[in-house]
Amino acid sequence: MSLLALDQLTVTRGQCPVVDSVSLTVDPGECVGLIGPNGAGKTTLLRAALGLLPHRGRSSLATLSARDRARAAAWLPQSREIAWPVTVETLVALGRLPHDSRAGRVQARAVETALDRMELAAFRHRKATELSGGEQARVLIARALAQDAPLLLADEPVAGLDPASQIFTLQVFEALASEGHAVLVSLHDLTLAARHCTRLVLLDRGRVAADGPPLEVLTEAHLAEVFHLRGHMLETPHGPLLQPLDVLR
Ligand SMILES: Nc1ncnc2c1ncn2[C@@H]1O[C@H](COP(=O)(O)OP(=O)(O)OP(=O)(O)O)[C@@H](O)[C@H]1O
Repeated sequence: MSLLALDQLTVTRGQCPVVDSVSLTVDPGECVGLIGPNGAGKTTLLRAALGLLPHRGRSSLATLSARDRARAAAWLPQSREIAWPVTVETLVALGRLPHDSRAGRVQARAVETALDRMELAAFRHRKATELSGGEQARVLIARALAQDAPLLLADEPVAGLDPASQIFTLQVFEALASEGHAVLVSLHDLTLAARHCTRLVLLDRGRVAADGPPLEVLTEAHLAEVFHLRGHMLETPHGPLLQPLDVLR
């Protein structure tokens, strides 16, 4: 059964649809990359899918109560503000809030798994507000992982991370998918998207321009039409690699 189903999802800003009749499903085992140029509607789509924005059409998550939705999907927004000077361990444990607090051992195990997965054990007693921006990003990913929801929606989670941390984060998402969870993640790095996602959804001015296996979506025609970019996807022994060449005006 799909973990997310969008049917004709539409969000209008002023007179203008910025997400326009988007229909798609995300199934267990999928790591779906949501790609598109700045302003294509990626953030708006993710927030409307969660029911955080007024919309027309239907999202299977938007109709759930807040508690049920938090059990069905973890949300990693683009903004990464950490307001309180709590320890990393305490912050990650907040991911367990939607779950039954009486199940203490299950709660603790989920927090440990999330800390281990994001390689944060050494940081556990540090104040989250005193970490670097990239370290804070990893802590917030760990909090979302501790939620242990079947679906993770993540909005540009690797922005501001160093190259190794970007790859590491996407490997964690791939592993989640291979364990039967699903991930819908917006990304700007098309090489990372091609390498680590099982499927890409390309948004262009709010509409789905392509949806399929990465190399079928990242064609030269789509790079030109949607990203205004001349470039090639090269197939290397290490996987696909985007070679951007020029901006098309
Ligand atoms: N609060 C708002 N009021 C009016 N227009 C908005 C608002 N938020 C977003 N928009 C517009 O909606 C469109 C889609 O924005 P959105 O943030 O979803 O794009 P995006 O694909 O996530 O972009 P980026 O890659 O730059 O983060 C843009 O044209 C943006 O200007």
